[in-house]
Amino acid sequence: MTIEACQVPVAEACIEASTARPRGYVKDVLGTDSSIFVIKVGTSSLVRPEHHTLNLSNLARLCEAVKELRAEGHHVIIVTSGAVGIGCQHLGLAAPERQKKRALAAIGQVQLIRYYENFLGALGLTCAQVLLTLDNLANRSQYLNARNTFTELLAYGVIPVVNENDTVAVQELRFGDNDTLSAQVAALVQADWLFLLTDVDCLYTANPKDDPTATPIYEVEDISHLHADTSTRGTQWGTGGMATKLTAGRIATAAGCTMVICNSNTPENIVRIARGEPRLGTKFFPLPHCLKGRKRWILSVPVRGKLWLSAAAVRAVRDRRRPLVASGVEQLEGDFHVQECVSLLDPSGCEFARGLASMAAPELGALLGGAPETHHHPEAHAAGSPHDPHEDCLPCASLEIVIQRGNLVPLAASEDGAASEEQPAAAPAESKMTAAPAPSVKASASDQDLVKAVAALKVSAAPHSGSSNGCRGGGCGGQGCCRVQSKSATHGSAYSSVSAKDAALHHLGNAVGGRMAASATA
Ligand SMILES: N[C@@H](CCC(=O)OP(=O)(O)O)C(=O)O
Repeated sequence: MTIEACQVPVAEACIEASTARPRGYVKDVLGTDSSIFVIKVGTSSLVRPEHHTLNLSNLARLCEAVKELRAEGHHVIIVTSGAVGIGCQHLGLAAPERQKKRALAAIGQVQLIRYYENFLGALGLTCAQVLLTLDNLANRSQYLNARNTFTELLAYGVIPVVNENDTVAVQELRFGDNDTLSAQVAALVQADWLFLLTDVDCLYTANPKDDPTATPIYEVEDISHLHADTSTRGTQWGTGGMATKLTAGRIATAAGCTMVICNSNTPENIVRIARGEPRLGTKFFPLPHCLKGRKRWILSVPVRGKLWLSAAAVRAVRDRRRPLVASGVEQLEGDFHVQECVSLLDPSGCEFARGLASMAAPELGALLGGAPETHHHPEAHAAGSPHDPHEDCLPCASLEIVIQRGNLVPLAASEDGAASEEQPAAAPAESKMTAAPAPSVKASASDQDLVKAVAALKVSAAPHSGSSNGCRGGGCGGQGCCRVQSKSATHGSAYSSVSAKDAALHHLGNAVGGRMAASATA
């Protein structure tokens, strides 16, 4: 893994290079090559913790930034938290009661949207309220309805203001955090940019409030190699943290979107970052492939289980885009049914793909518990597929297909960095301020959150010249680049004042039931 924290000079007044991607359904309907921005603002950025009052200046400057983007012809969707916090503020409560968050959200949402309406309205912009629950996007026809509605709103020049529909969402069908929701929305509309505004400047190697050696990370080419745990809880107001931001990053970058974490106190930086100015936040580059419609939708399906694969199976699935057969599964977790989404993890626990299961958990568990037997991965013998027979010789219980190729969605580039079969880069769009070009990176995936990510990092200041795996945004030209490399054994601390929550990856794992383990080699 290489994550760059580049000490690069500020880019000359440049508009970032246009992306070489198909513009997607929404832009096709809109008939535009302008960029689509999704901007997420968290509770900690909207509600002042000391007084529990609204942070009017942040909100006002956010709306001004939106105005600037609209003036340049770009489309903007805001994903906002704050309903619960503002509900408490409205009732004069010091803190939300856990059982009453739904009611508080109902009270606060009215106030929240009123503020947006006032601030955006004062700038001549119209906003629309969109409240979503997880099942709205998990259901394909509702997903397409939602996409059509967003498209129509953007065609009107309106600013959709999105929040989770906290009032009706039941626990199993919640996004649980707006970081994930914003990434889902970005994937839905095929946004070029997803900005997560929060109360820190960027991603750090450690919590800058606790650790004076904490170093900012400005560019992340391979989010999939970040390792983190979920041990730190979120605040009483919001539910997100850096952990959920990394989850969002995996979804957004897999969907071809550039994601940025930056400070909500300076929303005017959104425009500067999109123009290519470096070191104003952490930029996560999109994966080189571009998912087609149905596979893009699979990113919105709640994850109901996890499958740990053997190294050989990871290579077959990730690098050669083979279907997953039972022989490659070493362990499973969760009580998923047929056609439910499962997360695929490599032997180190990194999530590198998701897919819709062709068999239910009990059925797969029974197969994995079968007699050990050694035989070849069937895909290794596919006509014309070069393979190392040793690599493909898997101890397995079954060759039955667990996930069809068409139901597999990569969250990482293949080891050789090549774009997948999903959809190659197309002709560049001639647009201003479009997303950064897809990087050529090596990546696998992870389903971890931030604390382990920090633990997995080692910082070494070293001169470094820009390369395909090096600095982006102009390159450091050997002027000194703080390179962050993988380190597996040590432990670090959370690096965000927005604490990570233990239930950060709601849709990735929290809905998963009791652990069911079986070894193909046992
Ligand atoms: N939907 C909830 C916020 C959930 C949430 O993710 O909050 P945050 O961690 O502040 O982004 C609300 O409006 O209060």
